[in-house]
Amino acid sequence: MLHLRDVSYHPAATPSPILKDISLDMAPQQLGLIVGPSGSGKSTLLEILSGLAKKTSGTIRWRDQDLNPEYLRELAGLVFQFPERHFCGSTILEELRLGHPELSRDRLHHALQEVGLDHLSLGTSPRDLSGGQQRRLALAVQLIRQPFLLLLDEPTAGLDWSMRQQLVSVLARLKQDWCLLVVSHDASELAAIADRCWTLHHGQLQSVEPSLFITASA
Ligand SMILES: Nc1ncnc2c1ncn2[C@@H]1O[C@H](COP(=O)(O)OP(=O)(O)OP(=O)(O)O)[C@@H](O)[C@H]1O
Repeated sequence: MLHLRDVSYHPAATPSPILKDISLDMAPQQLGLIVGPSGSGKSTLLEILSGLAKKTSGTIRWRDQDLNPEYLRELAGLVFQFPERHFCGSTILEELRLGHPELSRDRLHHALQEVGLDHLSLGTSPRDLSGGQQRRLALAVQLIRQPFLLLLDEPTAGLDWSMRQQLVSVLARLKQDWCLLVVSHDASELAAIADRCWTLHHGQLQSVEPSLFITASA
C-alpha cells in the first residue's frame, strides 16, 4: 500500500510550491490515474516518487516503511514520457540487460511476455519496432527490475488509436500483478481501466471518480 501525506515540493528558485500538500493512497493491483494540464506538476510528482527529486515536506510510505529517495530509486520504476528517445541498446537483449547483465534469459522472456513482445527476436533493434512496441519495451525494461510501483508519464502520448488501445490493454493486464500510477493530460482511454483518479491543478491534487472522465470523453 502506497501512502502519501501532505507531500509538497518547493524549490528555492520558485515563488510558490510546485506540489502542495499531496495526499493519496493506492493499493497493490490498482491503477491510479492523475490527470492535469501541462505545467500542473505531474512529471515532478513522478520524479519525487521515483527518487529523482526530493520532496520538501510530507511523508511517502509503502505499508509502514518510510521511503527516502534512495529507497524510492530502488523500489519504483519510472517510464519517462517518450521513453523510446532514451533507448541505448542496439538490440532488445542489450536494452533489457543494460545495468543488469546477470539477468537470465528466462527472466527477460517473462518480462517481454508480460508486455506482449515475447514473439520478437532478442536480436531485433529497438529502433525497428513500431511506436507501440517501443513503449511496451520501455515497460519491460522497468518490469525486469520488479518494482513495487510502476510510474508512467504520458504512456499513450503520440501513439495512434490502435497502438493506444494495445497499450491500454497491456496496462490493464499489468495491474493484475503491479501497482501502477499513470499521469496524463488526457484521461480518455486510461480512465476506463483506472481504479482511482485524481486531477492535478497548479500542484493541488483532488480525488475524482473515474466515471467522471469516461462520461466526459464518451
Ligand atoms: N526544480 C525546479 N525548479 C524550478 N521549477 C521547476 C522545478 N521542477 C519543476 N518546475 C516547474 O514546475 C512546473 C510543473 O512542471 P511539470 O513538468 O511537473 O509539469 P507537468 O504537469 O508534467 O507538465 P507537462 O505535461 O508539460 O510535462 C513547471 O512550470 C516547471 O517548470
